[in-house]
Amino acid sequence: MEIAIIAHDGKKAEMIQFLMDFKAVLSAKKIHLIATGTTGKNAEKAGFKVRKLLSGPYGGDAQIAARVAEGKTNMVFFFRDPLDKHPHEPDIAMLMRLCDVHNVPLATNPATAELLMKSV
Ligand SMILES: O=C(CO)COP(=O)(O)O
Repeated sequence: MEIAIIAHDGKKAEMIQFLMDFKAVLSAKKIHLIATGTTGKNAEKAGFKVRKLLSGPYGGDAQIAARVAEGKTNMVFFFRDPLDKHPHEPDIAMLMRLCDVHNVPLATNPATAELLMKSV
């Protein structure tokens, strides 16, 4: 199963904490992580194996959106920062839209991500 992880700068620490909390589940269930560039770098530093795509503002969200549309990514954890502005807002909206188009589970905060992980 492929899960995409993406976190805006103000939410990266929460993403790493979330991954730590579910480390055992991630390895037991053979989950392949993919990530936008900087989120992926942070996850690697914390000891997780992750395939890094481009950084979000440079097309990383769009790359993940394409994988969702192609049926390659099965779940998306996208910890968005609702208190910040993002130059690539159209890409963010596209990713969320394609999750809905293809009925792919999308968690935009740790509380929802936790519920999804418990169902994996
Ligand atoms: O901008 C992002 C999501 O919209 C995240 O990108 P990075 O992981 O490269 O910071």
